[in-house]
Amino acid sequence: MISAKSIAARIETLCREIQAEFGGTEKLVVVGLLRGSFIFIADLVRELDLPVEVDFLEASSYGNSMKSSREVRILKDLRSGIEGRDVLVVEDIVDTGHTLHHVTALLRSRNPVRLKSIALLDKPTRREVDFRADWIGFEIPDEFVVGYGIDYAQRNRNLPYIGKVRFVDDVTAT
Ligand SMILES: O=P(O)(O)OC[C@H]1O[C@H](OP(=O)(O)OP(=O)(O)O)[C@H](O)[C@@H]1O
Ligand SMILES: Nc1nc2[nH]cnc2c(=O)[nH]1
Repeated sequence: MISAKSIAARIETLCREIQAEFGGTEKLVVVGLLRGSFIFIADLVRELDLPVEVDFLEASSYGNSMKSSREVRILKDLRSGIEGRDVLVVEDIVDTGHTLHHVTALLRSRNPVRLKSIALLDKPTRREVDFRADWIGFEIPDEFVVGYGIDYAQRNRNLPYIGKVRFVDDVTAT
């Protein structure tokens, strides 16, 4: 669906925009939501020409299922406090919106100075709660996708591109 080359080009553009927003910040806290964002955040911070601190939070609402439980559980919290800091939350995909809606509300309650969010992929037609990330890499149709960090039942995270799952006898990404 989206090639590795297109992803890299889009990240360059997004990073120029993020730099324009956060230029002058002492140290931006870039928060990756595990596990799906691990490749995106790695590419993003290497392209960002800003002082950054990297932290991770693990949230889960899907488990191994294809359906959101709508109940977002925090499985691993941040190492550092974010009060008085500039924070960028990095997510792989916004689908129903429950995950980022819940996580940004939680982080906002910790009183950061600025809290922004970025998602590589957005499926706006699937939204169940009103949420929009500040930056979006690509809007995609309602397809179940894998690759570039995103899994189906813990498989296919290591594909360098985004593929849609073809449901035949076996799980195969195209
Ligand atoms: O907008 P939503 O409907 O909430 O869906 C988006 C979330 O779903 C996936 O997480 P998952 O729970 O599968 O965990 P993972 O990141 O560890 O794969 C994905 O990585 C997002 O975090
Ligand atoms: N793997 C995967 N996880 C998701 N979580 C929410 N939407 C998706 C999707 O399209 N693919």
